[in-house]
Amino acid sequence: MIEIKNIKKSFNGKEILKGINATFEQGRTNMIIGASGTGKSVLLKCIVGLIEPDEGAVEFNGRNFYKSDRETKKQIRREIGMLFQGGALFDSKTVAENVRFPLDMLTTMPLDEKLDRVNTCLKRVGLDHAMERMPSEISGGMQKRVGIARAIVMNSQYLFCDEPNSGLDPNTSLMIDNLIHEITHEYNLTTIVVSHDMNSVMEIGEYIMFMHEGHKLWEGNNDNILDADCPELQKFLFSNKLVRKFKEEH
Ligand SMILES: Nc1ncnc2c1ncn2[C@@H]1O[C@H](COP(=O)(O)OP(=O)(O)OP(=O)(O)O)[C@@H](O)[C@H]1O
Repeated sequence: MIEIKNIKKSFNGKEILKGINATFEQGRTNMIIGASGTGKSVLLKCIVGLIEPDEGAVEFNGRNFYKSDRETKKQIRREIGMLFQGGALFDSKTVAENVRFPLDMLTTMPLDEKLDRVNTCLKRVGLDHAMERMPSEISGGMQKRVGIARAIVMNSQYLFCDEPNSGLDPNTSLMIDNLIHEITHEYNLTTIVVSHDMNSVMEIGEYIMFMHEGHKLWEGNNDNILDADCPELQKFLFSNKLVRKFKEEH
């Protein structure tokens, strides 16, 4: 579980995050949604420790990250898996080497154990046949799957995904969403997905937090979001034609 308490962050005197509180439960696909420029990525960076908030706390199963000593911070970082927007694979490394990278950097695991873990994770995302391929030789969806395998290779407890569907067609997006969702449940991860994609939100959003201009305006799930009593959220949702149609039909 991750709890964030009163997170505030300003850049050059402009307040971007205005005191955000939320609880992201374990074994659940948690989503942060909202319009462009509303602070979703900054919040995610504050949670993963890439940007230090001006105020507030981020607690990983009760461990306050920014108040922790170096060792505890290092330990928490090891428990974090991150799927970056563009996949962020190393072009000069094979698929297997990309997935192995965190093990090489952060552990002293014997080579055969590393290879074993790489194999297990690639198998889990359905890419054990592509171990020796280069990122440029595989599709965007496959690259995202490699990113997911790399994000879980350290036996991560926390999985963060920044716009996992960017640049993917609807079918591939759905496959990536379902994979993230299944892995979250299978490994009992605390997963946080930042997304614009209403299909994803409706498909996998077990907890949804809606941000608007640096505030959390609403929280709920994919069962109750369409009936949310929040005008800004309604406006955000119903700018999407498919959502409008869905609402009309139900
Ligand atoms: N390092 C930074 N320095 C200054 N301003 C920043 C920095 N990072 C983000 N911002 C500003 O913070 C605001 C929120 O940005 P953020 O990237 O969090 O939005 P977002 O909700 O993730 O948008 P999008 O959906 O388009 O990615 C923007 O106005 C952005 O310019």
